[in-house]
Amino acid sequence: MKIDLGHISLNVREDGNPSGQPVLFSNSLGTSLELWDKIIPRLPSNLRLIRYDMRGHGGSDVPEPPYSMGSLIRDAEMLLDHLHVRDCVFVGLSIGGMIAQGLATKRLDQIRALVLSNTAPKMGTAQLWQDRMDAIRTGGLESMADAVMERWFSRAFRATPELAEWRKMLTDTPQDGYLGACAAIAGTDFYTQTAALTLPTLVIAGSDDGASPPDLVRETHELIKGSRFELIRRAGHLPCVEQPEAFADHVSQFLSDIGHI
Ligand SMILES: O=C(O)CC1=CCC(=O)O1
Repeated sequence: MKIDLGHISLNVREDGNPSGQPVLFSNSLGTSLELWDKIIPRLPSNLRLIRYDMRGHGGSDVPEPPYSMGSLIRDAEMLLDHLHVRDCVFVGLSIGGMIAQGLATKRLDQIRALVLSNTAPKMGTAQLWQDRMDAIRTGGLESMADAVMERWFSRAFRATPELAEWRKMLTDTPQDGYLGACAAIAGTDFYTQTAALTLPTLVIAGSDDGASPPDLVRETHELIKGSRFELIRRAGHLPCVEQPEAFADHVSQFLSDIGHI
């Protein structure tokens, strides 16, 4: 369903119990809300499970790049206000996890707890993102798709037929949307804000992650007082795709421990 927030329309899907405890999912660069397809059916069905396509991705509007991290956070904030959601658990992967950190800093009334998967307060350098944007403007997303798959998935997963689906998800991403999100990551350093967070937080890393390696993700955990850390083995940047059982089990256990289910 497309929801018009005034400044932008976002593609949103809800599963589970509409009056249950809310959980919001935010996707990573070059993916869409289908990123969570294997997780949704593995979570308790009494939850209200809300997922959306980040601007420039999936079925959401594609404003002209560049995007700021502030605009991505505002999209999530306005979506939650539109849906009358407070006290949700925000599950964000990679850039989705940066949005989660930013929204928890800005609107604590909306966020009860965080699940930060394969993310950090700062990812890469401004130069790295500039180089990536330049390469895409020259050769398109197709030209770097194989390199991205190496960061997203373990060697074993890359040998399966399923890889083609995820590669297509990346290359189907609107180029402007991808470039816009790269610019948002390039300009983000939430180190100070994230270090001040005190809400319950589960941090998840993938053992074979080539985009946000386990040591970087562990630093995010060490930054957030009282947070929990889980390393999912035989998984790259998208453990919710490669090891959905383990991912959903960790999230369910966390939700249970904080009394959200
Ligand atoms: O490098 C990648 O493609 C993975 C990635 C970095 C930020 C994000 O959201 O995904």
